[in-house]
Amino acid sequence: MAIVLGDNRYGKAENRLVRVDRDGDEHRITDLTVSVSLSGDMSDTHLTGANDKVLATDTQKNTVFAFARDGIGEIEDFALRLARHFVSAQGSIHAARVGIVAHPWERLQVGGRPAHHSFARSGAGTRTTRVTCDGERAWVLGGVEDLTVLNSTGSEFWGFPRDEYTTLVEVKDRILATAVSATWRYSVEEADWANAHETALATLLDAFGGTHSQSLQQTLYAMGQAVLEAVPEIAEIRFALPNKHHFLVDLEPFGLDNPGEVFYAADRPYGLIEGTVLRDDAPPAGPAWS
Ligand SMILES: O=c1[nH]c(=O)c2[nH]c(=O)[nH]c2[nH]1
Repeated sequence: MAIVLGDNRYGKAENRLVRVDRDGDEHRITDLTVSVSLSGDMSDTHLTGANDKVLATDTQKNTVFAFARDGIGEIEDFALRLARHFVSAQGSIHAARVGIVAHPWERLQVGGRPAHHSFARSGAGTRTTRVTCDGERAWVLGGVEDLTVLNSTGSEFWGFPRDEYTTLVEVKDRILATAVSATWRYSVEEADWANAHETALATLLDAFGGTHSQSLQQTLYAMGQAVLEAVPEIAEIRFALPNKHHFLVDLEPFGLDNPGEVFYAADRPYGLIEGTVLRDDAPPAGPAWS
């Protein structure tokens, strides 16, 4: 029996980068968490302690900030620039993965007018990307995280099997709430990323609000189908949807009825609905997808 080194990668995770763009008095904030992960010919550092093939994670961090000096632009483009740089920085690096989470800031209203340089963190989900580059080609993922949405009606859940452990009551009207995590893969290396993201997000929200739902699974499929129909560059979309249960509170002990108005918002446990929707002619997924 021999013991060998398996898959490995390394990098600087969660570099917190903020850039201020100034147009006179008018400022714009880009607030990112950037994670770099490199892989390649890294046997020596694990097996012999020789570090001559290791681009230090500290250097990777510095590179992220240095690249931001010239402007960031769309996060997909920034990730592509960084990934292409890292994969050509050292012969020992064969693949570079750059993941970015964009934290949204909303311009404040001050004195009834949009402020020039005051912002509030906005709670409407975060845009994400992950780019992998092998030196020849790049694979681009987009997505959204923590996009909390709720329908206060238009949701049913019934017709499920009952066994000796089933207590859940069938309902024809319930609250449906979730925090959408969606990751999609583009089939292109170049696109109008801002427009693709905006369209995907708007379409997804439209499908969430517009689907009369028999289950969160059905809503998942409706959202995925709508995004694929709206954005031709997206080949496949993957969702993780926690079912944020809202239970009707029993007010009878207090001599009160509850005609579907007072709910307990439970935070755990929660149903976790996961699924992928794709084109049947989708090109093969790249290395960052699995
Ligand atoms: O939309 C739902 N899907 C389920 O699979 C499920 N299971 C459950 O208890 N409630 C729900 N709701």
